[in-house]
Amino acid sequence: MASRGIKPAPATSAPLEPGALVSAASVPAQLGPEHVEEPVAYDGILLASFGGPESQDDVIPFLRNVTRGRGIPDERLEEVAVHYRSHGGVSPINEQNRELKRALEEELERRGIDLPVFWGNRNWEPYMNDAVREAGEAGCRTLIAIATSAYSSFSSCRQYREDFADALEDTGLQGVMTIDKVRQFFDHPGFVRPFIDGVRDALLELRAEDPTLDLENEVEVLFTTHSVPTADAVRSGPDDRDYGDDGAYFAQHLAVSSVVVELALAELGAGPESASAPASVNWQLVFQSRSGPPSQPWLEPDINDVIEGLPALGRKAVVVVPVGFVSDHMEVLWDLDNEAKESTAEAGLAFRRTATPGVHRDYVAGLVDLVLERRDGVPATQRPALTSLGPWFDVCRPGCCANARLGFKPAVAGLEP
Ligand SMILES: CC1=C(CCC(=O)O)c2cc3nc(cc4[nH]c(cc5[nH]c(cc1n2)c(C)c5CCC(=O)O)c(CCC(=O)O)c4C)C(CCC(=O)O)=C3C
Ligand SMILES: [Fe+2]
Repeated sequence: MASRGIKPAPATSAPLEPGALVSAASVPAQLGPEHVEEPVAYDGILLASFGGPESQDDVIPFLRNVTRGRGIPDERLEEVAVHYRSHGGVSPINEQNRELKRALEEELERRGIDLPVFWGNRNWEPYMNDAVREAGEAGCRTLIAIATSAYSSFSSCRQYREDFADALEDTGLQGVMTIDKVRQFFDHPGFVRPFIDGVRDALLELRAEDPTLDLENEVEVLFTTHSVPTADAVRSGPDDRDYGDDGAYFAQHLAVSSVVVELALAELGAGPESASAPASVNWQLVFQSRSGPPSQPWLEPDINDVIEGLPALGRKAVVVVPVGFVSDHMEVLWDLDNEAKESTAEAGLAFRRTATPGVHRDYVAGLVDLVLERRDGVPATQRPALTSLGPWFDVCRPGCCANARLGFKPAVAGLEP
């Protein structure tokens, strides 16, 4: 596989070859017919998200909702409450989801597709139960869900499937309504495009700011995502497949990061400043927003620890790419624009944080494409995917996205273990 211009940092040992561009002509052997479900005549879209507080009074009740039964230490809750309090008690995530819902509705209308969108959250109003009840009252019986989370893990996949099962039970719609879920879209071109643009433009901007900056040797591109307990990370893929020692969650992020570097460099090389385009750039995958007790291992290294060590490697600038996040929610604003930026200033480095997908038109169009490929049962070979790990499964395979501590609750849209 071609990996021209890629120089992965030693800290990230790749258990697989990331970054392969998948075309219909080179579908990986692992892609069997089990990846794709039959066509379904959906009658509504369920936009599923995390939810966040909208006032100071909401902060603690919201955090109690998030951490119910999770053993998150009280000090951590106090610490996280401060992040929200400093923003007036308002998480940006709800407004971002209102915008995303509007953007989806506009894109559907533009294409002449008549599917209503219902929005529900796991941890705050509007709750999942309300959205599912509303869909039922509107006469919908077959929903396709889009969760605002691109990768495979308990928090970003299975927990939503459990939320849907709970909501069907709570609303009395079990057996009356079906909820399917679009595939994990970590390597869908619509999701990846904003990160490619971000890396390409950040390198150009750093160079414009300091023409003496050596992009090949003096810049570190840090792809960052939410840390999760390593016990969950290793169980993030299906039981019968091997995604390497750190599991599918890690492998997916590594593969996407690799392809972002590859395509950003290729675009620089083809652009107006191609003569001075770097042939390679230093990059690595890092983690943020760890919680849980210190005794419990979570994915590492932490972004701030990595930044601290960069001056000793001769780096003068950092490009932070929030590759694990779909929008600029609190964990991006606080942990990156605040904390990581401060670590960078302390280390005396220039700092750029690239954009999240948000309501980027390619991302929104991609989400609609994901709904349509399910509705129409598009074959795996015709589904866009930028890494050799995808296109991901329509229906979660046995064991997928397990929570090592909580075990399995009933869930929809998957084959049970
Ligand atoms: C993988 C992952 C994503 C997906 C990435 C994505 O798709 O975005 C995600 C998203 C989010 N996480 C969020 C907030 C929180 N997550 C917490 C806790 C935790 N997250 C975890 C993982 C993830 N979380 C885990 C393993 C925990 C430990 C407890 C548990 O197993 O649940 C806590 C409790 C306090 C703390 O421990 O920090 C809070 C407040 C918000 C809202 C931000 C806003 O309000 O703008 C969003 C979108
Ligand atoms: Fe979280």
